[in-house]
Amino acid sequence: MIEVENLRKEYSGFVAVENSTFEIDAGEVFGIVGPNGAGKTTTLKMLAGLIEPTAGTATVAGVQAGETEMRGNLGFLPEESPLYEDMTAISYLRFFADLYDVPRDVATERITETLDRLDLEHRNRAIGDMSKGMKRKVAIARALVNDPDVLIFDEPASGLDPLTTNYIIEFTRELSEEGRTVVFSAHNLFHVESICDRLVVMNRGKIIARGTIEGIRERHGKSSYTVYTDVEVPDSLQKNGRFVREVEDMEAVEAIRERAIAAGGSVVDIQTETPSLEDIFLDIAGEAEA
Ligand SMILES: Nc1ncnc2c1ncn2[C@@H]1O[C@H](COP(=O)(O)OP(=O)(O)OP(=O)(O)O)[C@@H](O)[C@H]1O
Repeated sequence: MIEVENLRKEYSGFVAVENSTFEIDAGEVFGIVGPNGAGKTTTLKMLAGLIEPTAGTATVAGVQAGETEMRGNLGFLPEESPLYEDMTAISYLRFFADLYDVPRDVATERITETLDRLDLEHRNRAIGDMSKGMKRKVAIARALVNDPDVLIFDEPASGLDPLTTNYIIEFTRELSEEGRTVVFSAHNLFHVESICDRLVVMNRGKIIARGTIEGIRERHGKSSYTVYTDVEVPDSLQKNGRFVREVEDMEAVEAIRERAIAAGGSVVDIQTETPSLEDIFLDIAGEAEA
């Protein structure tokens, strides 16, 4: 559905995105993850056709990013959405529906349904008087006024309270279950883990890891095992009357078990430690820096 090839963006000679290549399937939830300044927003804006790449291509459903034909089928949620503070949510969304030539009756139904699903209260209140979470919901509804197949969400839940965050993440999941393709950026890996099918990790403009969460875990986040024995085995440390050794795989655990038995003892406990996605992410970024 989305194809990105060798995408590059320079701002006055500063390379913000470099050599970026990935594909996103229809109906997929695809994450772009990375620390501040990694190039996430720049990538998303190129996908949405809002800025031109310096080199490379991005196509959405076979149409070059930025073409009018593609924009009609795309909803973009900017990281910070400037909303018209004096307008009510309803009038603001109607205004955007008009820009997309959505017939009035269709727009009214669509806007009401979306705001119901987002559980937005006080929809006739001026946007300027709304909370941050409510404003974010209005901005999300705006990205949906043209009923697009492709959604590009830049940090959809950034800076929101946990309840609103969960709400928005759940809603994003539902959008994909309806068959829409969702690309979103985040620096909070918890969100990514809970809804992304696949992701790329970016740092300083480059993709430094890619794949499914499980794949990334497998490649970069190996579990470690702490094995406790009641007899000394090679390289073990004595601790509280037991012997402790940390190893990286199950074969090594088995080797310790055999050594313990040969020494007339046994393995008395094994603790498995699985790194969090946050740990893995820090590791990958550290490796890339090195
Ligand atoms: N219009 C611009 N002119 C010059 N440099 C820019 C411009 N926009 C972004 N940059 C720079 O490009 C790099 C990537 O920025 P970008 O906003 O894409 O990162 P990001 O991963 O979205 O970061 P954040 O999480 O902070 O939003 C940063 O170093 C940023 O300062």
